[in-house]
Amino acid sequence: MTFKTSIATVSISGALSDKLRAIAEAGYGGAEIFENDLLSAPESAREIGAMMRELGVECTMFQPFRDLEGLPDDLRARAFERMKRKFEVMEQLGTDLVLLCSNCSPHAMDDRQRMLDDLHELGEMAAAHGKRVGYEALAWGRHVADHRDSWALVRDVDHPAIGLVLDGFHSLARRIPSASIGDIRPEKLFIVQVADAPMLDMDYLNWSRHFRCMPGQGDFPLAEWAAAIARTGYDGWWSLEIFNDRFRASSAHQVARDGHRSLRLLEDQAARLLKRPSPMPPRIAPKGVEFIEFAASHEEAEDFARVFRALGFAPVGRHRSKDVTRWAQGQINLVVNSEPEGLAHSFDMVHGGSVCAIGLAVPDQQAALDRAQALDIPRFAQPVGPDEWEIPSLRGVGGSLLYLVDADTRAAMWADEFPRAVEPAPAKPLLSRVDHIAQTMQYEEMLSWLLYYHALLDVKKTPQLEIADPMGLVYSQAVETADGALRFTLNGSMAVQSLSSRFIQAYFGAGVQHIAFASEDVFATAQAAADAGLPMLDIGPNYYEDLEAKYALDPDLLARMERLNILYDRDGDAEYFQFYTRAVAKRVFFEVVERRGYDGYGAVNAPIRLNAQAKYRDPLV
Ligand SMILES: O=C(O)c1ccc(O)c(O)c1
Ligand SMILES: [Mg+2]
Repeated sequence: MTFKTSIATVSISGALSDKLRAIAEAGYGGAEIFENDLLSAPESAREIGAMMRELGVECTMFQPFRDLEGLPDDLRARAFERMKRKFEVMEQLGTDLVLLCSNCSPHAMDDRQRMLDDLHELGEMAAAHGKRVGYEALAWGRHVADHRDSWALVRDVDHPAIGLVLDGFHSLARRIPSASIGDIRPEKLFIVQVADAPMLDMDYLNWSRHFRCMPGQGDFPLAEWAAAIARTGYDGWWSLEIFNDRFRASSAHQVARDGHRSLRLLEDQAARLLKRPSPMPPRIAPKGVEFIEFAASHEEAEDFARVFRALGFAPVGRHRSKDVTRWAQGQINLVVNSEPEGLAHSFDMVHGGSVCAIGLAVPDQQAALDRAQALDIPRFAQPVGPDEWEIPSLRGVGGSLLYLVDADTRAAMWADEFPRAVEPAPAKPLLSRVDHIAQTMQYEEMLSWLLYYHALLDVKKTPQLEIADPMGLVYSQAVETADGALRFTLNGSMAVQSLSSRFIQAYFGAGVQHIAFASEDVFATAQAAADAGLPMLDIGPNYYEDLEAKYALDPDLLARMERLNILYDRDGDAEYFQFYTRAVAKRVFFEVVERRGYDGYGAVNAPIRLNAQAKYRDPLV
C-alpha cells in the first residue's frame, strides 16, 4: 500500500516558489496551491503552473473557495461569478480541482434543497469548464460542519463534477467516528487532507488555524481514520494541510521533509491496521542505551573524568588504536573521545565537551536501517580503520549520532575495540543504568524531533508540559518505551533567557543538556558523590519545609534529603528521588534518580531545579 503524497502550500514558510522547491525536494508528488500564497507571489498563475511541471510536482488542488451554497439570490450570483473567475486561474495553474469550504457566512440559509440546487448548478458550470469541485465540511461551518452531512449532500446532488473532500482535522476534532467513512463511495472522494492536532479544549477555528500538526505529532486517532479511508478503495492523493504558527517560523525544507516522513508513517500505520504489506519494517523496539559518547579535548576529558569518578564510574578500557576511553558501571557505558580528527573532534570544536553520539541497543540492526531509510532519516558514515568494526549510525538531534547496536555489534565492539583493561569495573556500582537523556532544542524544532523518534522507534509520547523557569516558560515532552528501558525528554523554550535557551546559545545548537542515571540507592550514591567532592546543585530549605507539609515524611529521612539536596515526588504509592550535579563547563549536567514504582520525571520539581540553576546564570548583558 503506497500513498500518493501531496501538501498544501499553506503548511510551510517562505515565498511560493521557495515552498514549491522544498516540496519537490522532499519527494511529494503534488501540492495544493493555497490562494493567498498565489495572491502574494510575484509570478503569474501560468508561471507557477510551469514551475510545478518543471519540478515534477502536480497541482493537486486550488483552495480555498468560501461561502457559496445556500446564499440569498444577490450574494449567490456574486459567488458563482467569483467561482467562474477561479476556473481561469486553475486553468493557468494546471489543476481541475477546487476546494469549496462549507458556508460559514451569517447569510447562509439552513435550506437543504437550496444547497442541493446550488451544488448541482455549480457542478454544471464546473463540468462546462472541465473542472471539478470538492466540498469540505469545516468544523465551524454554519449549517454543514460534519463530513456525514457534506457526504449526504454530495451523494444526493449526484453530479460527476461534485465530490467530497475529507479533512482529518475537521472530522476528528469533532470526534466523528471513522466507521462513518465506510459509507463514502471512493470515486466521489476527490481528495483527502491530512492533519493531526493535540487534544485541546478550545474553539474549532483557532484550534485548526494555529495548532494543527503532522501525523505522529498530535493526539488524533489518525491511523484508524486513514485505514477507514483506504478500506473504501480510495487511491487518490493524501495531502497534508497544516496550519501551524511554529511551522511558519521554521525552515521550509525541514517542515516539508517532516511532512513527507509523517505521511510515510501514517501509510505504515494504516497498512498494519489493515493487515496489508507496508513498505517498511515495523517500528524498532529499543532495549535501552548501550553507550553515550562524549566529545572532549584532553582538558575537558579530565573534567568529565572527575565527575564520572565521583559518580562511581571506572575507566575500564582504552580503545586499541584511538584516543578513546570507556568508563563503566552497572549497565552503563560512557565513551570519551579525544581523537584529533573525525566527528567527535568537529563536535568538540563547535560545542565544547559534550555528547556527540548515543548508542541504542536494538534487536535488529538491518531492520532499523531499513526503516530509517524508508523514513528518509539520513545515515552517517565516516572512514573506519582496518579491522575496525563499523557501527551503523543515523543523524540525530543537533547533528549528533544515533548508533544502532545489536547483540553481535555489542560483543565485537567492547571486546575487540577496547581490549586494553585500565581498571576493573566497580564491584558494587552506585548506578545501574541510564534512566533518561534530556535533549534541548529550539522550541520550533521540538515537533520535528518528536516525529523522528516516534516514527523510528516503538515509543509513546507523554503530554507536553509547561515548566516555569525563573526566566520564562520551558516546554517539555518525553518519548519512552512501554517498559521505560529508553526515555528521552525533549525540551525547548521561546524565552531567550530560560536555561534551555541559554544552553542553545552557549552550545551553538541543540544537544544533550543532561543525563539521568538510575540508582537503586540514591542516598548512598549522593553520599558517595558528596564525599568525593562532586559539586551538587543546592536546594534551599523552603522546599523541604513544603515537602514536610505535603507528605509528612519521616523527619530523619527529610533531614538526610535536605543534607544531600535530594528532591522528591510521589504519585499514589509510587515515589521518586532525584538529585543533580552542577553543569560540567556550564553545559551538560547529570542527574541521579531512584524510582520506586514511579513512572514520571518529577515535573513538580523542575521549577525548583531551574531556579537553583539560575543562580549560576551570567548576568544579563
Ligand atoms: O481555516 C480555513 O479557513 C480552512 C480553509 C481550507 C481548508 O481546507 C480548511 O481545512 C480550513
Ligand atoms: Mg481542509
